[in-house]
Amino acid sequence: MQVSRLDEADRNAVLEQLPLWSYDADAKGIRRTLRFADFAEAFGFMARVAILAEKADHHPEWFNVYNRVEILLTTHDAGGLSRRDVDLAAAIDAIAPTA
Ligand SMILES: C[C@H](O)[C@H](O)[C@H]1CNC2=NC(N)=NC(=O)C2=N1
Repeated sequence: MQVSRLDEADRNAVLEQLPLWSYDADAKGIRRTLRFADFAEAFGFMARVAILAEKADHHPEWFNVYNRVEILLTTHDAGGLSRRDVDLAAAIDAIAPTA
């Protein structure tokens, strides 16, 4: 699916709706770090995100150590942040435990 990169104005507008995510200019994407009670909780969350990602055909770059999950969302096909990242971020927020 063709998807375009958000320009700076759209990106700033979108980030206001995603206060738990921050823009990483070097990675050209948005990041969020989550902490859980333990590894089982963290990995269970990752499994739920994996199902969302497969359905959306849009996949996170992520890193897990024990109870910590670091997520980077960027759109490789667009060379930066796109609406697909924003949609996946919102879907992740919706299933994440409240901070
Ligand atoms: C062919 C397939 O649809 C594409 O490669 C999808 C898969 N998942 C993807 N995930 C991410 N994060 N960016 C993409 O550009 C992307 N493209």
